[in-house]
Amino acid sequence: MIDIEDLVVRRGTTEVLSGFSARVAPGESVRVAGPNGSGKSTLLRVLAGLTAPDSGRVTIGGRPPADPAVRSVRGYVQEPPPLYEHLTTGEQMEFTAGVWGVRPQEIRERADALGLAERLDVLVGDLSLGQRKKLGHVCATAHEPRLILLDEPFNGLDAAAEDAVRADLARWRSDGRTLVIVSHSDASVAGLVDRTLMTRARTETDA
Ligand SMILES: Nc1ncnc2c1ncn2[C@@H]1O[C@H](COP(=O)(O)OP(=O)(O)OP(=O)(O)O)[C@@H](O)[C@H]1O
Repeated sequence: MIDIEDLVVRRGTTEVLSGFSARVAPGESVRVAGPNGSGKSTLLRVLAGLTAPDSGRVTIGGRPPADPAVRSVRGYVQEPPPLYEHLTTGEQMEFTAGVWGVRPQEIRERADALGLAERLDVLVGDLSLGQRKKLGHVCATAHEPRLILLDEPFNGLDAAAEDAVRADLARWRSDGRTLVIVSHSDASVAGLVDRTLMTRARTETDA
């Protein structure tokens, strides 16, 4: 599903990823771990088609990540979640449902499971950080894509919401979806991943 060969990404004068290579098979679930600043989120942005590699080869199902054909098969649970501040929570769900061609009710049901039922009329800009995280999670995965990229999916969630997100991940995994999960916490993803890909801290000798 995912092929990464000798990926190099520079940010300013820093080489954040220096020759990162990995393969993820269809239906595999992998954790991405590594020190702060070692390029985990950057790697997800490359897979999401939002950051272009400086060199190397990255494909998803044989296509470049930015290929429009990849969009419908990929979901990206971003940190922080990209949401429309000036919409209400319910309107944000309806907007997302329209984009992906799913019924708003399907998004609302998943949001209810995360404890957002009481927040439908509240502006997204007035949600707490944890509530925004929950809304971002359901909106980014509304189309139940074959490949789901998640950046710290449990950060800032209460225990009940963490359980609900874990249940989503377990369901997607048993459905044979491919998961790439950036997570600092080994315990949070226990039983949900097949293996861990490590990003590497840069040292002075890399400079
Ligand atoms: N747009 C940008 N401009 C300049 N530097 C950037 C940019 N985005 C990321 N970086 C730098 O790239 C490096 C890697 O960042 P990234 O967020 O990918 O790391 P990470 O492994 O996800 O970190 P963390 O564990 O802290 O979330 C950091 O040093 C960061 O400051």
